[in-house]
Amino acid sequence: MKIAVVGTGYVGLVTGTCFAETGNTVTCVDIDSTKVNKLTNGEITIYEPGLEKLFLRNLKEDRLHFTTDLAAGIKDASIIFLALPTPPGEDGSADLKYILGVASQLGTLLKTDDYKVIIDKSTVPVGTAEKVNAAILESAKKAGVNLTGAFDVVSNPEFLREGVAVDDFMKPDRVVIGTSSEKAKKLMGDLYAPFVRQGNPVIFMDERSAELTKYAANSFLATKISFMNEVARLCELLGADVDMVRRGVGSDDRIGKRFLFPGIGYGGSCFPKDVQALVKSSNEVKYDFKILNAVMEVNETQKLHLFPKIKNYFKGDLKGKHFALWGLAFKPNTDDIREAPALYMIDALTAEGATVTAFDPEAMNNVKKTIGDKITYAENQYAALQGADALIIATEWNEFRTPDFLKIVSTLKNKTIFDGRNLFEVSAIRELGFHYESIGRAPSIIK
Ligand SMILES: NC(=O)c1ccc[n+]([C@@H]2O[C@H](COP(=O)([O-])OP(=O)(O)OC[C@H]3O[C@@H](n4cnc5c(N)ncnc54)[C@H](O)[C@@H]3O)[C@@H](O)[C@H]2O)c1
Ligand SMILES: O=c1ccn([C@@H]2O[C@H](COP(=O)(O)OP(=O)(O)O[C@H]3O[C@H](CO)[C@@H](O)[C@H](O)[C@H]3O)[C@@H](O)[C@H]2O)c(=O)[nH]1
Repeated sequence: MKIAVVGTGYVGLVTGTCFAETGNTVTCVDIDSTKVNKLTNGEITIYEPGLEKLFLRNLKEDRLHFTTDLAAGIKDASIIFLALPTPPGEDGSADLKYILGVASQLGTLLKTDDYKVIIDKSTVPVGTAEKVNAAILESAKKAGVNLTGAFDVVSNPEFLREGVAVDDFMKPDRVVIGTSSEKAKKLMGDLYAPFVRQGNPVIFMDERSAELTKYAANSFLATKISFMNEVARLCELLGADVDMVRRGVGSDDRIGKRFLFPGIGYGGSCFPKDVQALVKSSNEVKYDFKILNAVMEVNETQKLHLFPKIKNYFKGDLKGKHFALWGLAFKPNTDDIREAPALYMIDALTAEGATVTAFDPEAMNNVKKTIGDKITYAENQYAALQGADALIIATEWNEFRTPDFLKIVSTLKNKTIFDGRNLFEVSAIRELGFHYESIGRAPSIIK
């Protein structure tokens, strides 16, 4: 099949590459000409394990193309994915200006005798498929063309996680397709056939249900995390160990082991904005989604849960203190720093007069572009420790899990670690003589 993907950011690039990998011819369109030039010349624009190999192979085999020209990009395609940003607007609801802007452009480009399926791949509020449909018809009408029947708009939300995006896309737990058109249903079923394994279904439904499925899934996962973060806080107050509680609770199949890890809050480009957008959508229909308001409130405070512990340890005065920070990305295996808890930690520390030297295996360039010399950057995790009064861990990169503790001891000024991701066994690290504080684990509380 010939496919166009409009928006070549995270989701667009993974979507385009994976569809090319299954033998389709894909043209990715983006307004960012620097990005398009880089991609055309074989330079990948995001760090995502496993993606570069597929990207280069499909580029070389001429199945994957990039352009800034929307008209040229969609010309031969029977399927057009919209993988455009849906950032929070001023009031927190999803801003549809990118999606509806491109929809209006499509209205002037589609032809009455060349049926195409337009797919909302972006995370969009309930009713967006109808709005996209209306925007296309409206702009065509202005140009004197009646496009009724010449296209269908389908909701096909994306569930990939950054860091494991290729696997998530190639072997999805499920594919959700929202459409009331039989023609579109057939095309979408064929398109996804190579990706679904036995037992991992393509679930067809109406457009509105598909749109809500995406928000409900993200919000449920965020709820799990905020719930466990509250359990962790309670563990600290009651002298229990959240690692034990997590294992005990997660062994129940009805609950499941995954997404129960407490930490310094959820971040990234999806959970914070999507939970907020669902609350806004609920408010618009006068529904007060109480649980989600609490989920957001817990997450806001959790991002700085380590901070009072750090301040207490230094007797309330952080002025002139210097900290090593391991991890800047919002989670491991990505260079994405959108809503990264580490950035909130940096703000809190520097506001109190402390200085920070950070190391992250992939995300330092993105942080440099955002906050520049507000902090200093180290060449490796051990260099970051030089002259620091304590080490703070904000992201659970694998290389931080089994560090050379002797090197840490010989480089840090004090044997003090504040761990926002519970990387180390409490008893083992205390045996090494560290003052160690983490999230919700009793031995760090009961002295
Ligand atoms: N990042 C994820 O892990 C993830 C996972 C699932 C769903 N989503 C959803 O997918 C959507 C896209 O997310 P993303 O992270 O890929 O965004 P992104 O910001 O990484 O990429 C968006 C791209 O769209 C381009 N763009 C903007 N306006 C354009 C236009 N008029 N024409 C062509 N290109 C244009 C931008 O230049 C950018 O390259 C969002 O709705 C997001 O919520 C993201
Ligand atoms: O037990 C856990 C699991 C995750 N997190 C945090 O939650 C955030 C999000 O993690 P994750 O879901 O792995 O990353 P994303 O790439 O943001 O993926 C989420 O958001 C995407 C965009 O909508 C969806 O497609 C995915 O299904 C959904 O998992 C990160 O800050 C994690 O540190 C925790 O604190 N504890």
